[in-house]
Amino acid sequence: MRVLMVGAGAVGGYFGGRLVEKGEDVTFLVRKKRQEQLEQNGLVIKSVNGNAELKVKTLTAGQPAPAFDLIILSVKAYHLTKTLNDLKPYVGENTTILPLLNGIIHIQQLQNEFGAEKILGGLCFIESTLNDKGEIEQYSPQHEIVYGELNGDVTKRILDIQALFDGAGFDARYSQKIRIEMWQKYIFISAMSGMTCLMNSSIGPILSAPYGKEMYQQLLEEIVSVAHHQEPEIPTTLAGKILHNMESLSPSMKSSMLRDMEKGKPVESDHFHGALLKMAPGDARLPLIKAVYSRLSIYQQELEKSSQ
Ligand SMILES: NC(=O)C1=CN([C@@H]2O[C@H](COP(=O)(O)OP(=O)(O)OC[C@H]3O[C@@H](n4cnc5c(N)ncnc54)[C@H](OP(=O)(O)O)[C@@H]3O)[C@@H](O)[C@H]2O)C=CC1
Ligand SMILES: CC(C)(CO)C(=O)C(=O)O
Repeated sequence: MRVLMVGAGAVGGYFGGRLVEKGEDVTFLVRKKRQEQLEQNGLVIKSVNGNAELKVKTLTAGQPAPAFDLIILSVKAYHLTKTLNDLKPYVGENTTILPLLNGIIHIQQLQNEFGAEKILGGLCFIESTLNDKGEIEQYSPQHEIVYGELNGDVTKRILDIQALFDGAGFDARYSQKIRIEMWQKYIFISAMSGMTCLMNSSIGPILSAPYGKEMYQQLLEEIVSVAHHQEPEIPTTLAGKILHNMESLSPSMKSSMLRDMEKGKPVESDHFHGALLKMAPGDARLPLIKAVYSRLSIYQQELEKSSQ
């Protein structure tokens, strides 16, 4: 199967790199600077699951190549619209597109752009980032991709992707409830990125701070109420379960959004918290989602001013 990994960052570089290690036919669609870095240094993974230095195939937008069988999307949401234009030449009649972005609203955007039949649901769990040398650093051992047809069918292409991921050195599974699992991940990450960015801290100190756990629970409850409004299968009791799971994670765990803030990079606040506020029922108050969104909007404005 010919695979195009779009983006060679923390997520795409990691999972794409593991597929290359397995010997799969993977090309990375990257921008010029990243292409030069990959040509000079290779794709470097520094990971609790094992390091790697790999020679990889790259393409930049506009370079000719036949359509790919599978395109895996791993760009940040704020780059998605531009990326979709770059992608068009590589999408053929039989191409399948698997997005690994956090959030939910990109699914509709992808379906509108390429046709609903081409789009799978997908998500990933990994705590990774790109360092200033362009190396991928992975901090905690979890590395999992979950994917599936949005209608729940187990089709031939799902089984082909299962074979592709099998033995690649990370966990992968298909889900017949991928839309619900995407919502669950969206709830988890909106709360975690919201709290870690608002408090400028990893999760341990937040959960043990005065009122920290209480605020975390309240934010989760607001997010779950919006999710339930959109997707009634999301149980209203989910907030407590997610908070309970948070307590079993490493206290040093940070969201990728906080790591991006620490590096002075843009954040996906419109895609996460802004989207939740737009999807909420008109009479919902949601003070904590609004606090998070305001904090992140101020950060974004400061970033834009400092780059002028
Ligand atoms: N990092 C993590 O721990 C996790 C992240 N996620 C989600 O995964 C998604 C990707 O995040 P992450 O990998 O961290 O992001 P990164 O910023 O590390 O990587 C994204 C990459 O996309 C590249 N890119 C942007 N536009 C284009 C384009 N037009 N063509 C080719 N490449 C492009 C960027 O390249 P350039 O170098 O040129 O800017 C960048 O290297 C996000 O939605 C995030 O929320 C999900 C789970 C965990
Ligand atoms: C919390 C984590 C690391 C889990 O995959 C994540 O999705 C993110 O920080 O973007």
